[in-house]
Amino acid sequence: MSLLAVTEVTKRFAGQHAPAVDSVSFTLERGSALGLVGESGSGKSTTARLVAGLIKPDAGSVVLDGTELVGAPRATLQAARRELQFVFQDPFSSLNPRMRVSELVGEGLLVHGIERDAAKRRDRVVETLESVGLDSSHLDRYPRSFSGGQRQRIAIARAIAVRPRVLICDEPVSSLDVSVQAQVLNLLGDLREKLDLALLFIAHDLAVVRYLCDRVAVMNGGRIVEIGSRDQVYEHPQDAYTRALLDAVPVPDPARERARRSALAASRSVTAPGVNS
Ligand SMILES: Nc1ncnc2c1ncn2[C@@H]1O[C@H](COP(=O)(O)OP(=O)(O)OP(=O)(O)O)[C@@H](O)[C@H]1O
Repeated sequence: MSLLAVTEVTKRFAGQHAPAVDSVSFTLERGSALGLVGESGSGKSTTARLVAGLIKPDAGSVVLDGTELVGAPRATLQAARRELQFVFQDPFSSLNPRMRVSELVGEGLLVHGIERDAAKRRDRVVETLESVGLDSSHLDRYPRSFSGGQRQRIAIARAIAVRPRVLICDEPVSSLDVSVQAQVLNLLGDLREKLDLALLFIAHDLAVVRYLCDRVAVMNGGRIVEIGSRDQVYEHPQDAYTRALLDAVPVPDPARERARRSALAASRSVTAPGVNS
């Protein structure tokens, strides 16, 4: 049984003429990493929010370790929230500026009743900070005194402190300086291995996904148009949209760039209705 099974999930926001997410299906195995790629507006973040239970789908099913989450009672959702943690794109807005690092990282331990004893909770927070390359000297500081890369480490510590099984990362390095992106990616790769974490990893940058993920799903117009192993998708893309997306590395040649844009535009209008998982 897969750790996470998402089946035919659909979400249409009020006023939208087409669903933001349309019959999306995929599975995530324990300790594996699935990359979700696609252009802006293709439905990646909405899919992540649906999986995490932050918004309700209009239809479909999200099963975590055998438990259906769609329409589940509050207590079930609360337990699932511990298992499905989120790291957002912008560590400047995702961390409450009025909370110290000790509170930011320890909050989940308290909320989920994992460690009520203050001294033990502090020990666990320090241990978690060390696992992301920070230490106890950072405990009493506020987010404003950290760089973007360090803030993202705090956000990751906050997410992994409760020992989730799935970490949903929505563009976790795209707001960071290029010089620190690789460090944060390496950290996520190391944590995945050490903690047997499954990653649902959203990124515009195909190179980033190729580096970190063993499977890749390509989204276009709210649908998954192709899903498969990293090598299969990158080396032998089956879908025209995937091929156009893979061709979208910056190229200096204007004629090639025009050809790429028209291939992308053409493939957008022939989105395949089927989904493979
Ligand atoms: N809360 C919302 N209310 C209305 N429409 C929304 C909402 N959230 C997303 N959308 C719309 O749903 C579609 C998919 O958006 P989504 O953010 O999931 O795409 P994305 O692939 O993650 O894009 P990006 O890479 O720019 O974040 C877009 O048309 C977006 O405008």
